[in-house]
Amino acid sequence: MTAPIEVVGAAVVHDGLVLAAQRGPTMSMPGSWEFPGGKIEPGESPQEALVRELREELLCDVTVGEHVETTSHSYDFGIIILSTYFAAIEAGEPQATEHAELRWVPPSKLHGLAWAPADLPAVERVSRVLG
Ligand SMILES: Nc1nc2c([nH]c(=O)n2[C@H]2C[C@H](O)[C@@H](COP(=O)(O)OP(=O)(O)OP(=O)(O)O)O2)c(=O)[nH]1
Repeated sequence: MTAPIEVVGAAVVHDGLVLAAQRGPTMSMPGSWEFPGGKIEPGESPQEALVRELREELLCDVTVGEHVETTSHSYDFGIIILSTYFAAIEAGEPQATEHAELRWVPPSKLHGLAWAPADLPAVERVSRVLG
């Protein structure tokens, strides 16, 4: 058994809309929508990992807010433990450097996207909290 992979994702909220990111063709699970983020590196807190990942993949700085959900999901490649946090943009405009598309979505419409399965509890909670 390989160890679970710890991943963080950010529900970035701006003007009442939530940022959803579609995984690109070179990523695993291409075409799935997710909260931008990635794997936590050794020694990092979830918040530090999120700030680093969003700087790398969206080229913007965020402030990490409240915890949304932590869930685990078993994929064919392993178990992901996904922790999601609300976040706000501090500087810069999100740019899709790795993702196929970035989309600002009203909370009530989030469920209409084809999310990565691990994200569904967080999507549900974000919609409920903001809706
Ligand atoms: N970032 C992110 N990954 C997610 C979410 N939901 C979900 O199942 N995942 C999965 C997809 C990947 O298998 C894994 C995250 O890996 P990643 O490829 O985004 O992370 P990374 O940038 O650190 O990876 P790497 O290519 O640098 O190794 O978690 C989500 O909402 N956000």
